[in-house]
Amino acid sequence: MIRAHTVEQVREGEAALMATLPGGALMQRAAYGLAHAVVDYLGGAYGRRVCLLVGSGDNGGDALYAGAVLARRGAYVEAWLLSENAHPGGLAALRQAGGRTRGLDTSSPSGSAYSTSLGWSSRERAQRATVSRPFDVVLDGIVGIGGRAGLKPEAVAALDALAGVPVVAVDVPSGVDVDTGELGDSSVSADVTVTFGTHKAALLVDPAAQAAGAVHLVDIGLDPHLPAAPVEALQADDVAVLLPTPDPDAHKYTRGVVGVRAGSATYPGAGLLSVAGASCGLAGMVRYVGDREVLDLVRAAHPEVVGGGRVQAWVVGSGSADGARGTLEEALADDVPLVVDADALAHADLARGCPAVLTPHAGELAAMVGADRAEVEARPLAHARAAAATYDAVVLLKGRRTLVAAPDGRVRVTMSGTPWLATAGAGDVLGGVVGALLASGLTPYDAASAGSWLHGAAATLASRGGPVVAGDVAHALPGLISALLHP
Ligand SMILES: NC(=O)C1=CN([C@@H]2O[C@H](COP(=O)(O)OP(=O)(O)OC[C@H]3O[C@@H](n4cnc5c(N)ncnc54)[C@H](OP(=O)(O)O)[C@@H]3O)[C@@H](O)[C@H]2O)[C@@H](O)CC1
Ligand SMILES: Nc1ncnc2c1ncn2[C@@H]1O[C@H](COP(=O)(O)OP(=O)(O)O)[C@@H](O)[C@H]1O
Ligand SMILES: [K+]
Repeated sequence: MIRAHTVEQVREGEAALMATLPGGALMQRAAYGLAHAVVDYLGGAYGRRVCLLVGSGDNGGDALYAGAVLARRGAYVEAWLLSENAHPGGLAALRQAGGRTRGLDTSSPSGSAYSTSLGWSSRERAQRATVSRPFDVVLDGIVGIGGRAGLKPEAVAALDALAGVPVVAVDVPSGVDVDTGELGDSSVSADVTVTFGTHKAALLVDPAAQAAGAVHLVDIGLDPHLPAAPVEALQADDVAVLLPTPDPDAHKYTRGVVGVRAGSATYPGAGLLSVAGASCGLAGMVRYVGDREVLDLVRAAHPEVVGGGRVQAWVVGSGSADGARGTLEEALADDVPLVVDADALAHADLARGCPAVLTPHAGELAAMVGADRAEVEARPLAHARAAAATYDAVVLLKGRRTLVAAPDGRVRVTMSGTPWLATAGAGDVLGGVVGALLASGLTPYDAASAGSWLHGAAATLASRGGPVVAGDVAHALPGLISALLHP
């Protein structure tokens, strides 16, 4: 499991850990981990050119100490100090190791540290102009978990001057909101983020997760001092533990029956694809209830699928068009867990408080809560949590990093998948998989998060780096599940 803790939780854990250690030990652990990650990234240290962007807090301190390690290993290290209050111990260590520092122009006529675009003195500007070789990497030590969203103008100017140089962010990309994963007006876009002790929501949740690039966690001994994490991401071994497997004396009904009420004469494919997802093999039987013509198509494609009867979970709404409300009401009458998808989401209030998984994409969630799609995409974590609380149901908000939010505020992020999965009908397959897991007895939260992980991993397997159609994703599921159960 990848766990993401809040800034407050990290601060409390850090205080408890620091009480057991000599002063400065944690920052040293962080800095060594960071320096080693940078060496890995660059393929060495000797002769490499490293620029540090250093803010006023301990995040800048980490960058300075790591810079000292790199300088001792033969790198040319130059620290651009964006504040007059850079970490004194870190500064001394860098200078002692032979690193250079450049600061803001505090002697400018206006007296303002930020009186020029970057605030450099004319002597420093002249020196910079003579540096013809670009840097190999920039370490973003502007702000860490103490930062507010957005960057100050001098940080923006420094990043502009370094455009095109790969960025390794220290702990988090500066300028993002650490606990919500939202972006400020400006923020760092990193190739790699080296984070300390635990993940933070901004490293898992979009849009900030996109700005973090590849995330590398450095163990600084914080784990035993951390409580349960409010945001987490299932990994393959977590999903394997959740997967329902048949008991030796199982029969199809003990494994659970999933029913699909999706598709219509206008959209028969939605019914077919929902059934394809539900037929992943995790439930004992699949039933289909819908238009005769769709039923015939379903039976032709999936001869094992049967008609109406008792089920342990329903999948409702995809391609249901005008019939969505009636279909949802019929499913609700059975009083079993259900997946509410697509057209049925407009009537999701009928399912309030039921054991349900609502599966909107950003546009559908926006319509449900009366917001703009762009607003949901800018603040997906907040919107998924708010909708889960409002509907008293699990909300699975689809996207690059799908979020599964429980009414109590817990969130799981789906890290599997590929952009090739952004293809018509993929959501129908997902609804079917989640329905099969609900029917097998998983809670809505586990069914939604494990189903979403399987769906993403199946897409990656089917895609092999190229295009997929929704049916390919469904076909890849049984093989993926076998591989998870027998690694
Ligand atoms: N916790 C741990 O386990 C460990 C933590 N460690 C490290 O410590 C880091 C946290 O350090 P920290 O607390 O000193 O805060 P940090 O983020 O450096 O800066 C905050 C200062 O920046 C300023 N500022 C705020 N927003 C800004 C903005 N948008 N743009 C520009 N400036 C902004 C603001 O000052 P102000 O502007 O208000 O004067 C504020 O005081 C953490 O991320 C990790 O790297 C590791 O060393 C060891 C283990
Ligand atoms: N950029 C992306 N990267 C990875 N997965 C994506 C991306 N965009 C969308 N997806 C996934 O693709 C699926 C699309 O589903 P959906 O929007 O419901 O499509 P449809 O309604 O056509 O079935 C969702 O599972 C979503 O999480
Ligand atoms: K940073």
